Amino acid sequence: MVEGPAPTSGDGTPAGDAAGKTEWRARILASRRTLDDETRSREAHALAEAVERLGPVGTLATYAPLPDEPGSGSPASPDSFVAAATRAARRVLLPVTPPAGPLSWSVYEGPRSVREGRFGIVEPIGPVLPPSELARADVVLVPALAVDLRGVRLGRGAGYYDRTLGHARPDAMLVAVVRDDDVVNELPEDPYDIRVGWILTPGRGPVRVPE
Ligand SMILES: Nc1nc2c(c(=O)[nH]1)N(C=O)[C@@H](CNc1ccc(C(=O)N[C@@H](CCC(=O)O)C(=O)O)cc1)CN2
Ligand SMILES: Nc1ncnc2c1ncn2[C@@H]1O[C@H](COP(=O)(O)OP(=O)(O)OP(=O)(O)O)[C@@H](O)[C@H]1O
Repeated sequence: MVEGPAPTSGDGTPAGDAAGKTEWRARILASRRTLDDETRSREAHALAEAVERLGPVGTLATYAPLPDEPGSGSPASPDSFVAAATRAARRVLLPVTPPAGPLSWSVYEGPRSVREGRFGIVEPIGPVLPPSELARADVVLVPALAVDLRGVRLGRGAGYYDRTLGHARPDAMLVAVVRDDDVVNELPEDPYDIRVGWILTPGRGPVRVPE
């Protein structure tokens, strides 16, 4: 488990940075940079298998992993994270990243029907669907730098998913996807943070967050 920064009193914490989210991000990103290719690819493989086992479901919203995110690998590869999602669900949604605000969505139709969108993230070239499309998802795979045992997740700090997850159905399975090392005891939590109910790691597969 990655050690967090020393706890603070919580007094005078700047808005959007409850008790040092910035330090947490730097720590996790530094630890991910030390990973060798073999570990990265073994973990991506384990995650893809776990994603496939989440099915069968109707609609699954996932993300196309960036190089420093768990599950990264060529999206064209049949054992990639996104390809695994297509084996778990009849319909796969990928986010389309706007300049700000909640994420839009688009249906993934295969590795030939994608382009690089904002931040170099792979997104489908088909019609862009509004943020409310997330209400059709049975399962939502959410990228995270870390997640704690209560389901509080730490993202990259742009607030996209905090503004997005409110569109999910209350009964949808919200799953933070992280490395086993990125599951920590307690992260700082802001009032607008939306907790996930599940944590998916390469080592443990999907684990329900304790109530
Ligand atoms: N794979 C993936 N897709 C995703 C997300 C994500 O975290 N991972 N998002 C989750 O919200 C949304 C996009 N948000 C993002 C926010 C910041 C950065 C990023 O790379 N930030 C850089 C600084 C970038 C810059 O300004 O150029 C950084 O963190 O170092 C990437 C995606 C939607 N799609
Ligand atoms: N529902 C919301 N409405 C308006 N602003 C929000 C909302 N949620 C988050 N924000 C803003 O987004 C910024 C980033 O939030 P936070 O640090 O929690 O991001 P994150 O969860 O790490 O990132 P992400 O959600 O993109 O993965 C905060 O400064 C906050 O002001």
